[in-house]
Amino acid sequence: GHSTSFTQTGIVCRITRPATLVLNQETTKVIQRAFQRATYPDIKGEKIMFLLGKVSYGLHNIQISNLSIASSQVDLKKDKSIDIAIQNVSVIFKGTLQYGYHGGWLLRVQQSVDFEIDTSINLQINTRLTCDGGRVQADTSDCYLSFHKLALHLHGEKQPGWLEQLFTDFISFTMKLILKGQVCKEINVLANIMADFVQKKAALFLTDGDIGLDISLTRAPAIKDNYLESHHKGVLTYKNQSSILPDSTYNPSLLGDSRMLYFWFSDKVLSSLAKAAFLDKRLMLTLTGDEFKALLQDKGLDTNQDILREIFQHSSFSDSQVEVRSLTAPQIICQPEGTTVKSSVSVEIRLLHQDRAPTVAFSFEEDIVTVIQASYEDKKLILDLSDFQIHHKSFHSASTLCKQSQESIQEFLKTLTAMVGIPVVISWLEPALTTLLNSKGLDLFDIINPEIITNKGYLVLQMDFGFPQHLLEDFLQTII
Ligand SMILES: CCCCCCCC/C=C\CCCCCCCC(=O)O[C@H]1CC[C@@]2(C)C(=CC[C@H]3[C@@H]4CC[C@H]([C@H](C)CCCC(C)C)[C@@]4(C)CC[C@@H]32)C1
Ligand SMILES: CCc1cc(Oc2ccnc(N(Cc3cccc(OC(F)(F)C(F)F)c3)C[C@@H](O)C(F)(F)F)n2)ccc1Cl
Repeated sequence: GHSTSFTQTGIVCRITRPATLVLNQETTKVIQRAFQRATYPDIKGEKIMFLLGKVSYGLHNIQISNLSIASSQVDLKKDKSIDIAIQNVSVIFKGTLQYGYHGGWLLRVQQSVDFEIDTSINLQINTRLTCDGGRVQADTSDCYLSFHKLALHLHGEKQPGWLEQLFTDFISFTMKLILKGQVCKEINVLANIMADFVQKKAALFLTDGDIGLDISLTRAPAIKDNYLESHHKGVLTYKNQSSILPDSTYNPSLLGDSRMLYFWFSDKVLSSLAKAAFLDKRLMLTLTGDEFKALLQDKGLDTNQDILREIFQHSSFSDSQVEVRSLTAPQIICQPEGTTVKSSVSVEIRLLHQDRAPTVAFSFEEDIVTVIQASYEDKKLILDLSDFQIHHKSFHSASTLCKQSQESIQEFLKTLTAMVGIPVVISWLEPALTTLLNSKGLDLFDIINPEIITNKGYLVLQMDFGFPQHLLEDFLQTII
């Protein structure tokens, strides 16, 4: 049936509560960075003090000299925000305090002394995730600091009592305002750099050459009690042309919340990727005659049998080539049994000659349906064939195969396809896809017990993960 959303969703990413516990360990590093990046402007002022007359003071060159964070929690608030609570951020600020007062008879005192301000702060950041132009935006304006310590220490001799009073009454108030303003601003900046960084990395992940997936959001990320999830178009872009959006069949009950991370892919997205691979001439494979011969021997087929000798026109294998290619874009349909791939394939046997261009000795076409079960282990994609059907379509021979009947040739070709053709395509595709995914850095992630589950019309990747240190290092580099 028609989905309720305005724009169709091709891909959904769900991040569950268990994942936020892993990420929590890293939020403290981001908060620490926010404190370090914040700038602390001078605090200047003057007050009329009892008996002292007009007093002027200024805190200059305020810098962080020490920063530690005790603990933090991340909590998901349904239909609202990701609440991050951080306890006991203890920060020591250093700087120079200049103060002076104009005594009664032109007595001017001007002092300059180094100070330390020792603080202990709790932070509460309630991050709302919004969608702005198809990208995740983090709104952390709901940002509170509470101080349970703010003490001034002056270097050198005992400080004058009135200064202590001035600090307690006034300067500390200004200090709190500045800290809240500056630190919360930096947190918002960092949050949005992070969201942007993930969006960019994700787009790179799902692009290869002219083939890409448009992963813009179709709505704001949804935050529920046990998970947050983002909905993406999943539209194919090929040579910068976007294709149309397939009808979406997603609903939240299709995914669980026991694993840390879920990716839901409509099989229309997978079909469009197959179509792009076909248009990009990637779905072809050429074997040398010797490789082909070795494969036949591997499967225990007699390489001297008449039919082969006639097909190869009695020339030796090493002077030949076998080319396998897809005639149309393969159609991908996900079922509970596995991923069904429907394709029409042509196999061409070419003879190479010293003095002239290769000639096609033999060719045949077949409609092949395969059912594949995919898994990902030891950072490798594994494709297992669980069922197949071969419909012979036609064959063409350059020379007449006098001793063979049509049926015996058809039977031979079916056996050849089943025992050699399909396995060689799969054993070519596995490392090719693994290399592609690892070239995007998938192998850098610490993915734990990933599962690839297919069901009616969609494919789900579900997994746990160890925090991707490399991702955080990468990110923290971008925010020197
Ligand atoms: C079978 C063929 C299928 C087709 C091809 C498939 C290709 C893909 C295959 C597998 C995909 C695996 C990808 C790698 C998984 C790695 C695990 C992994 O590490 O995933 C985590 C990456 C970081 C993140 C995105 C995440 C969780 C939460 C996110 C955070 C929520 C709020 C954060 C905001 C910026 C607000 C910050 C607040 C501030 C700190 C005060 C936000 C969005 C930052 C990013 C994280 C999951
Ligand atoms: C590469 C994973 C992926 C990202 C997609 O697009 C986006 C775009 C923006 N944010 C997200 N989030 C999900 C997510 C989870 C895990 C990793 C990840 O990206 C990455 F970190 F691995 C990067 F390096 F590629 C992205 C985050 C989004 O769900 C949220 F949380 F912001 F709402 N996904 C779409 C499909 C796939 Cl397979």
